[in-house]
Amino acid sequence: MSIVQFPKEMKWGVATASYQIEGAVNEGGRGLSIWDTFSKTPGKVKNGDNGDVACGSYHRYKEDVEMMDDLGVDFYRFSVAWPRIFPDGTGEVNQAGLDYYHRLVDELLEKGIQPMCTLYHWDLPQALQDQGGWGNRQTIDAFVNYANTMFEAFEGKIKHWITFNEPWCASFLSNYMGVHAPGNQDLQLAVDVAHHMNVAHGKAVSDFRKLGIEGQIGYAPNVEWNEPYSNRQEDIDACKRANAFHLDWFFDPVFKGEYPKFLVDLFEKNGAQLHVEPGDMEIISQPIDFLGINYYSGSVARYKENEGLFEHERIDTGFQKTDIGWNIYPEGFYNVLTHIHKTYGDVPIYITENGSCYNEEPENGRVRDSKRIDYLQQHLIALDRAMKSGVNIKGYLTWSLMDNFEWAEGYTMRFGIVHVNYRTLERTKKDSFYWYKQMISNGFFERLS
Ligand SMILES: CCOCCOc1ccc(-c2cn(C[C@@H]3NC[C@@H](O)[C@H]3O)nn2)cc1
Repeated sequence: MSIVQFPKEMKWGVATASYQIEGAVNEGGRGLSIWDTFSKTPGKVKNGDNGDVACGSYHRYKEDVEMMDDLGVDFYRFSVAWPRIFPDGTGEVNQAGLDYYHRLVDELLEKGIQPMCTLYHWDLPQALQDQGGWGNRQTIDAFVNYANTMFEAFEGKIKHWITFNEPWCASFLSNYMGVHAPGNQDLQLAVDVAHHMNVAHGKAVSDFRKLGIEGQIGYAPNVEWNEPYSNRQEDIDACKRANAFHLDWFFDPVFKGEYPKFLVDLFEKNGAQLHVEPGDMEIISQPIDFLGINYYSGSVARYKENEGLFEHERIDTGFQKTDIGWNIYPEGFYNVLTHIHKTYGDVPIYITENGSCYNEEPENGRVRDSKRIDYLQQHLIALDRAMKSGVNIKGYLTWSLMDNFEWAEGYTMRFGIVHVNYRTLERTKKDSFYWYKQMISNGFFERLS
């Protein structure tokens, strides 16, 4: 039996997001978001689920913080609902919205838990969407105004800020593939949205520096990792295109000040122009203090002529899968982390999301989610390997503290280490909660395999 031991400086945490857990969508002066609209559009979300109630965390935040205190985490990563702060996206600040997040943050700090605040986790005010949303370059300034309001309101309380969560999901999955809100299917729009989010990120970082806000700021792209099906050049090239779509398109502008030319050309070939204005790339590429990485899965990519934008297909090579159907691929976690380290340098990294979907229900008050424990073990082993290879990992936050609204999957897919009964909102700590608590306390775990 061998153990996996982490450095004593390693930080541990859990992550959630506003629309997925808060509920109380018509309380505290909150305005509508694009996810209120999308989730109530027939056919967009499984079972017609929406975030009206979710986990009830707007009212139950003290109970949630109690659970985190029991867990012994260093960080709680949550997101702020922009429509709670500016119901129409801009204009007069909604003090009740700020007050809610002060209550939450004060509760965390009282327990010695550091807040890690995501400013944009997809719930754009609907009023801004009505003016073109992220396809409208003016939304950049609205975001920066919102970000500066939060920086100043929480100065000294929040010292870890994330500008955008998973910009690939918020741009391409939402505006080219149409799977997430607002549900467009327009490549040009998606390319514009991604660029505007990148510029908004850069401007918020710039103002964070100018305001002299105490703390660190970064962003949290989602990364998947694909390996080529064979060493044929066509498969290697197909795999490169698939990886670049998630990685290079969002990492190169921030770390290199340019977009990957082969993807710019590919988008142009498919009718989408990159609209960069003078100064954009300089603003995007200013240094960040840390990089958040969200990793879940990966696959094997094979060239397939005329198959989609990148002419590739994912091959099922016998991976075990979680209940949402994603491959369990811990080697991909090691591969993507070492790739990022080799390609973009020694930037401090927090794993801001990693977790698995398993849908076990309580039996006699206990949730036996041994497969989630196994997923955690396998990915922490891969993380340990990456750290021993020199990747500068500062912390690991699992997705998620509790089961919650999983976007287009609604409440059918459970990622939490705490089970939520969506009828009663009762929380039940799963076996994985107790495993994670013990691992955090010990700073190591015994490998089961
Ligand atoms: C056209 C094919 O489309 C198939 C669906 O394509 C995707 C891709 C990626 C995801 C996805 C979901 N998550 C988990 C979230 N991360 C942030 C947090 O809010 C979690 O809920 N990460 N990526 C979903 C769907």
